[in-house]
Amino acid sequence: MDTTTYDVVVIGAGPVGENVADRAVQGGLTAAVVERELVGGECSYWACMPTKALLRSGAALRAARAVPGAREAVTGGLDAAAVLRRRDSFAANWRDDGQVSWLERAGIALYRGHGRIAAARTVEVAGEDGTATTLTARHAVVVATGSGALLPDIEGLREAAPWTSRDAAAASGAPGRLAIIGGGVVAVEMATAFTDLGSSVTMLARDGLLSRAEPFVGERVAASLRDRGVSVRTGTEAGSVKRNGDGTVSITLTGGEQLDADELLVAIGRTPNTQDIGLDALGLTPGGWLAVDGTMRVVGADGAPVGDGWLYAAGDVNRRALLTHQGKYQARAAGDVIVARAKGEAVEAGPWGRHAATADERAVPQVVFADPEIASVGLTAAAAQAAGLRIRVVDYDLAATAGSALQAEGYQGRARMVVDEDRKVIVGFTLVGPDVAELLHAATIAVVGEVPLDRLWHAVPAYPTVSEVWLRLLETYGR
Ligand SMILES: Cc1cc2nc3c(=O)[nH]c(=O)nc-3n(C[C@H](O)[C@H](O)[C@H](O)COP(=O)(O)OP(=O)(O)OC[C@H]3O[C@@H](n4cnc5c(N)ncnc54)[C@H](O)[C@@H]3O)c2cc1C
Ligand SMILES: NC(=O)c1ccc[n+]([C@@H]2O[C@H](COP(=O)([O-])OP(=O)(O)OC[C@H]3O[C@@H](n4cnc5c(N)ncnc54)[C@H](O)[C@@H]3O)[C@@H](O)[C@H]2O)c1
Repeated sequence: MDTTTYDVVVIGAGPVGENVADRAVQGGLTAAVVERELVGGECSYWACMPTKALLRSGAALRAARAVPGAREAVTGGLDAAAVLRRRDSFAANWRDDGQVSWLERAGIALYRGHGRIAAARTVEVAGEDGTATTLTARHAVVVATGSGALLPDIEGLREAAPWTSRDAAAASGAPGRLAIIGGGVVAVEMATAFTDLGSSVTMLARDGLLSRAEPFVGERVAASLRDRGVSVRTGTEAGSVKRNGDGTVSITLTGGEQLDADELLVAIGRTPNTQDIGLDALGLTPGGWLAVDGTMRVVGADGAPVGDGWLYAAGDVNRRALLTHQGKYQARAAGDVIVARAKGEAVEAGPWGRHAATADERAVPQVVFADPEIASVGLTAAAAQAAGLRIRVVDYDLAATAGSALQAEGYQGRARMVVDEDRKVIVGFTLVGPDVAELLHAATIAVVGEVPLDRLWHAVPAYPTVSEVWLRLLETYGR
């Protein structure tokens, strides 16, 4: 058995693990990552990149069809085979050579195999070829093992081997009839993508669509999906599932009704990849999410860092925000704080300090690439109220901006700004409409910067753009 020592050992080389290691190396430390599948993680091969590639062609086609002059030039429908080929290239054909080269250039050592914490600062790597390697960390072990699809306890579901997001993202074709259990982000994006690709889609959304967003978001998306022929069944629950001899799936709803489909996608959330990484010996729960302090150090049930603070967790596995950009933000903070602690430098862990991931609590941006797009940051009105803030909500019809009329015929959309009345700053912002994704970062800067509304009047949106909605919201709020 080999024993090798690094300053930092990271378990999981997804986007988050790669970034922690990179920051550590840039700070002058040595780092190794352990990866059991593909370097690049879920995001690169089965999540963000392939799913957005599946969605983009349909969005581009809709955009062209919404503008006279361009519309007439569209003479056919979506070329599903070409979409899937483009998706394959965005998933790097499920090969990680490019990311492995990046690790080499970044000076990060790679160990392939399953990583497990064997003792304080010690990670054992079980290689697929039966080799075992022990890695010792001088300063920190970072768990960045991400998450996997959660399957609910529905009778017959596991035996029916349904699709999870992985299967949908990597699908070689579109099933004729696709049923989806779930109404969250994955369900909505995949309903959009597979409708574009030609499937007849039924959504079984127990709690409605995108229920954690502002209520008008789910309503707008449901209306749009229904317009495109999707059967959106909210308040509906699957009671049992059966895979039939001919490969089709029968879903019996709790009310007794039976639905048949050619494939079933389950998209009801995630479960952390912590089942078999040696947590029990540390007094932590295998299969549980890892709780962390503000600098991503894993804490036990008593709230104190595990051991003398050598164990960190970043990305999906700590459940702070299950998004690639937010996980990489945590990674930058964690990598930098590990370097600071190793060098005995000051730790800046206060709100908005360089070693704290404060935005996770107050300013998480997210874009749902559905039709229409949804872009949001910070608190919804309901969440702000629940947090005890005295708020005012200002809504504006995006179709009433000059830019939107130019953008597309029949443009429909809405924006909401949630203002903290005591501080006169924006704490939440939501947009729903065609092509609103790129409008989001202005809102993120306003929320993170806590820019006073008085000053925002001086941030003049260019005419004629959809971003004029900023001026309209301020005018509606009043000066
Ligand atoms: C369908 C879908 C679409 C998504 N789209 C977006 C999007 O558009 N934008 C966005 O911001 N987010 C998106 N997300 C979320 C995003 O994929 C995750 O937030 C992100 O991948 C988390 O990164 P991570 O590095 O924490 O974990 P992961 O990407 O899951 O990487 C973890 C890595 O650790 C490895 N690993 C696990 N256990 C071990 C072990 N014991 N030993 C060795 N290696 C191990 C895994 O093989 C994996 O490579 C999407 C998620 C899904 C499911
Ligand atoms: N564009 C993006 O940013 C993007 C895209 C896809 C996924 N993601 C991330 O991936 C994560 C996982 O997405 P997801 O859609 O799987 O989860 P989610 O948490 O977004 O939605 C889960 C949905 O399933 C429902 N649900 C939960 N348990 C259920 C049950 N037993 N039966 C029926 N319905 C049930 C919930 O009410 C909810 O509507 C999310 O946290 C999301 O942030 C992000």
